[in-house]
Amino acid sequence: MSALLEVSGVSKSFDGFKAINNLSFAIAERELRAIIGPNGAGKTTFMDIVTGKTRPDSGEVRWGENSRSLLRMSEAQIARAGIGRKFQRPTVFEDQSVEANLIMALKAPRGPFAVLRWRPSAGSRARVQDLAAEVGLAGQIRRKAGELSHGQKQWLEIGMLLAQEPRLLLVDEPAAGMTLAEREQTTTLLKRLAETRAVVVVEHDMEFVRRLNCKVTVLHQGSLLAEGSLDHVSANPDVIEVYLGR
Ligand SMILES: Nc1ncnc2c1ncn2[C@@H]1O[C@H](COP(=O)(O)OP(=O)(O)OP(=O)(O)O)[C@@H](O)[C@H]1O
Repeated sequence: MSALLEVSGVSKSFDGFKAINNLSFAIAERELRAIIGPNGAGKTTFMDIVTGKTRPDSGEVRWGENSRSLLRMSEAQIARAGIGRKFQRPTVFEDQSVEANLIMALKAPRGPFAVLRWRPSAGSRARVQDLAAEVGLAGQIRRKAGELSHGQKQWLEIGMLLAQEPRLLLVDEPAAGMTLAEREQTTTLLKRLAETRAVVVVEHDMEFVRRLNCKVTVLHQGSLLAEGSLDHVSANPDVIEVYLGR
């Protein structure tokens, strides 16, 4: 199977410090992947490079069936090409309802006049209902986002990203700050989402990663240290030394 995202030989230094060091790996279509690694391993920098926020010094990042280089695209072009990113902290519009947040996130006409004239249609309201249901918020649609629990806000933001129909969703530390029940619901959600798109989850919480039950990539000092099932990488002496055993 050809890769959806292919990172080859990517390096990035900040003031001479190699945050990413000759990193290569690939994500397949509709794959669920966890990325783990100690603090400073380069996980955030990797996501910054894929989304166009940071430009690497060398290497290549290719996307889709035409192996298009993401390095020649702006952040907005990359987002439009189908890569959505969920940051660690939820950034929803707290004063607005769940429904209004989702309506704002829908793919709407983008020209300045088209945006001014655009009103949510019956079709887009139905789509909003579907999105709310998909992230477990069907019963909360009229509530203000600010009244939701931390976990519900995270799901709302995932719903807002889904409105853009991404082919790859990058999710940064979703478990942080969630209750156990919310973490369990989030693993179920991410697994389901990965049935129809690729989902890459950066996470420190090993119980959460175990429940994802997917291939794991371990980063260390900006390079790939190990890859495979969680049991496989957990048994790797290098991984135990730099990460799990500490
Ligand atoms: N803009 C920057 N300027 C200077 N150094 C940076 C910059 N961004 C990242 N770094 C450094 O690059 C290294 C990798 O950082 P990165 O944030 O990618 O790691 P991480 O794996 O996401 O860590 P954490 O688990 O703590 O979030 C760190 O040593 C960090 O200090």
